[in-house]
Amino acid sequence: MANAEMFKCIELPGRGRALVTTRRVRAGEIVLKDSPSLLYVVSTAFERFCGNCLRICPDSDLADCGLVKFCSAECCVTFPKDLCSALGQLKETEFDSEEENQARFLLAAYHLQLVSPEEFEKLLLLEGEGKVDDEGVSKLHGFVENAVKSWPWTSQRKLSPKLTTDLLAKEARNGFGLMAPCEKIGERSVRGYGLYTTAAFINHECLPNCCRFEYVDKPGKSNTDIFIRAMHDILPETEICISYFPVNWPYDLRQDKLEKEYGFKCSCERCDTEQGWSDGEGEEGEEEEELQDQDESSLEKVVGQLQLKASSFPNEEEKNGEAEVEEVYAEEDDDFHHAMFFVKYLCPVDDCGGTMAPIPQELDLKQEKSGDDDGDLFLTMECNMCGHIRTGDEFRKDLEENSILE
Ligand SMILES: C[S@@+](CC[C@H](N)C(=O)[O-])C[C@H]1O[C@@H](n2cnc3c(N)ncnc32)[C@H](O)[C@@H]1O
Repeated sequence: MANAEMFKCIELPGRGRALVTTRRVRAGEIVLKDSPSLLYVVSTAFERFCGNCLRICPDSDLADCGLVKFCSAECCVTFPKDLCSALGQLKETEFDSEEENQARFLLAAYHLQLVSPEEFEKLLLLEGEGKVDDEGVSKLHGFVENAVKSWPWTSQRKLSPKLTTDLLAKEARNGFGLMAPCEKIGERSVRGYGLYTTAAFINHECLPNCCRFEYVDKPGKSNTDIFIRAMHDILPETEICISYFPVNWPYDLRQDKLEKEYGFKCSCERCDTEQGWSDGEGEEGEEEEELQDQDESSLEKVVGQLQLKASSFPNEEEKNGEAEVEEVYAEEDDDFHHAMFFVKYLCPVDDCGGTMAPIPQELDLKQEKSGDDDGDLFLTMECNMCGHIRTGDEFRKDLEENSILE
């Protein structure tokens, strides 16, 4: 864990454990750098990405088990042989891709118990508890039990249906999907999942103050570390939050995901505001795709409202910095505040849906030298999905062209 002094982990009513700042955090600061306790490549991607580090590996052969590929001799040597042979037994099953992913995760988790009991104990502290009578889980547990028979088990190691269900529940609530930033939006897909035992304490917000970056294809070690970066200045004693999905998802889709997968009903300020917009759509059982269709209309509504209000937005004196801008829209209603969030932090690249955060402080120093003194409104921003960089000057021009700044 990096920057541990920047936050503490506390229990918050109705939210469980949470990370809270212990000092003022500057826009773009890396609040947390976390390394995975375990990683696994997904069933749909194992032929393209390294089973050990998730980097692209176009030309190498599949390992003996036929279910993992490696990008380098080093990754091949590092990957545990007993895990590889257990994975090979997946070929004898008729699992669908989701079941196969769960099996890949379970094998990685039980293997962690063998090689690093302390890290495994940290996984057990994460939120999530499974139901033992789930039929799908007994099928998976049966497979795992058989696949790991030859591993060097001792009496201290646990392997049980209850542990299997708990592990699956913890993975569902806490796993982070890893995909490298990709310029071709359509080509971006999850390569694998990782469990990060500190980042797992970060709660969700629909208008978050931080977002997550990863650079899986970067050279060197630690390429699967994740970085939680502050999108704007954060005051001390403030909860650090990320969005568990793209911030432009509409109300119904967000509610559905949070309730079904994370077990809570979100009643944040943004949800309160947007609740009235859904016009009764999003009944239970509605397909995710239909819910996604509302995305455009909700966002258009927000940006439309922003343009309507632009006439009352900063005058000449007010456009000189973030503090003044915040003051102006504090007087406006919630819709306007939310609209401004999207203008500032939603990636402007078509169909990207990524979140923008200022590039970390050391890079921003360059900007200071270039004389940009408009607070964090005009910092250089990086998108966490496509990697798009938006300079302060580009943003200023956009605002002016859209009559948001005169
Ligand atoms: C990744 S964990 C976050 C840490 C968790 N609070 C804990 O105690 O371990 C995700 C879980 O945190 C809780 N959670 C996250 N965001 C929340 C929110 N905005 N309101 C209430 N509960 C939330 C939910 O129970 C969710 O399943």
